[in-house]
Amino acid sequence: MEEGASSAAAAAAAAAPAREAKPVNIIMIGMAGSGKTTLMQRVNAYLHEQKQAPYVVNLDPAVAKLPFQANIDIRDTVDYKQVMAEYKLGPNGGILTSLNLFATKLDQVMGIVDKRAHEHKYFLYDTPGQIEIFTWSASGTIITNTLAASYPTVVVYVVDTPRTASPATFMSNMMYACSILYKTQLPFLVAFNKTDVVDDGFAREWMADFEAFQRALAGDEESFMNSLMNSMCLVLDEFYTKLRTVGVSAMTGQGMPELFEKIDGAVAEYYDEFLPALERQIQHKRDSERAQKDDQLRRLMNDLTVTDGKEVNLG
Ligand SMILES: Nc1nc2c(ncn2[C@@H]2O[C@H](COP(=O)(O)OP(=O)(O)OP(=O)(O)O)[C@@H](O)[C@H]2O)c(=O)[nH]1
Repeated sequence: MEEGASSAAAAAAAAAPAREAKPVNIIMIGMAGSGKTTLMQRVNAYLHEQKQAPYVVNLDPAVAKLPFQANIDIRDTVDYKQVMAEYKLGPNGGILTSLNLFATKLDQVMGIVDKRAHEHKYFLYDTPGQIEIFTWSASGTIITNTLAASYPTVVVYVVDTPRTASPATFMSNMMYACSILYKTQLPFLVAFNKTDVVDDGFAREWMADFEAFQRALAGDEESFMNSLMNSMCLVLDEFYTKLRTVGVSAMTGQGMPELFEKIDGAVAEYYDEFLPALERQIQHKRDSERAQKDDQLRRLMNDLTVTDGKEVNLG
């Protein structure tokens, strides 16, 4: 029995494509102005230099001008301004509806991704600056879940380092990062961007030592916000211990090799933790559906009283 199971597992492992053969999806998420698009451009250029041209997907319907050539561009499928006019929506409603319309064509996108999967090691996805539209919408969830079900997928959360140098904005940004991590459950990496302007050393220190963060807070005047943050930093301490971070500059290209080292670590987490958990979830769903069907069948059989093998009493 055991031998049979292990040979079946070995056969399954042999049939599954090797980890290295599968491309990696990198989804850039971040607050407006954090530098997602510039970082996409930098990563794109870096990968070209490494002779690993990525496949680039733009999921921001409202971006006016892209500094790189996108292989798939949401703007080719939906006209954001027309959507706003047609459905009488404001800018955010327009982006959300455009994303919803795009999600209805996701099977076609996945068809293209599958076709290109053997040609590119990395697939890069730029998302709208209105972060909540992507992270908390049904269409954003459908897109990330669909990508993650097929290929290793990593979320890169881009932070505007100079704008998070005050304890209050740092804490807000980290709480947002934490909520996205727990929402998507995907391997996650925080990229402290714009390190050409402000080094991310302060952030690393605050994450490693909450007393250092509390000392920084103590410099600010006493307020309800400060005491709230004092308690919150203890909560986030657990989140920081598991968090991958890297300092980068999309402007100068500083930190690109380190970014990809961390992405490799996140991909390993995808295979070692995310995928087995996903498979367990799928198995659990199948088991409970089967149990439900068996239960319904048992009830039906109980209701059908068969007498002497011929007559069926439905009463
Ligand atoms: N100094 C510096 N500026 C940067 C860096 N990355 C981006 N910027 C600047 O930050 C601004 C915003 O960059 P974008 O790439 O448009 O940011 P975004 O997150 O895509 O913005 P949205 O599309 O509005 O969400 C631009 O003026 C960029 O030139 C960086 O590493 N260093």
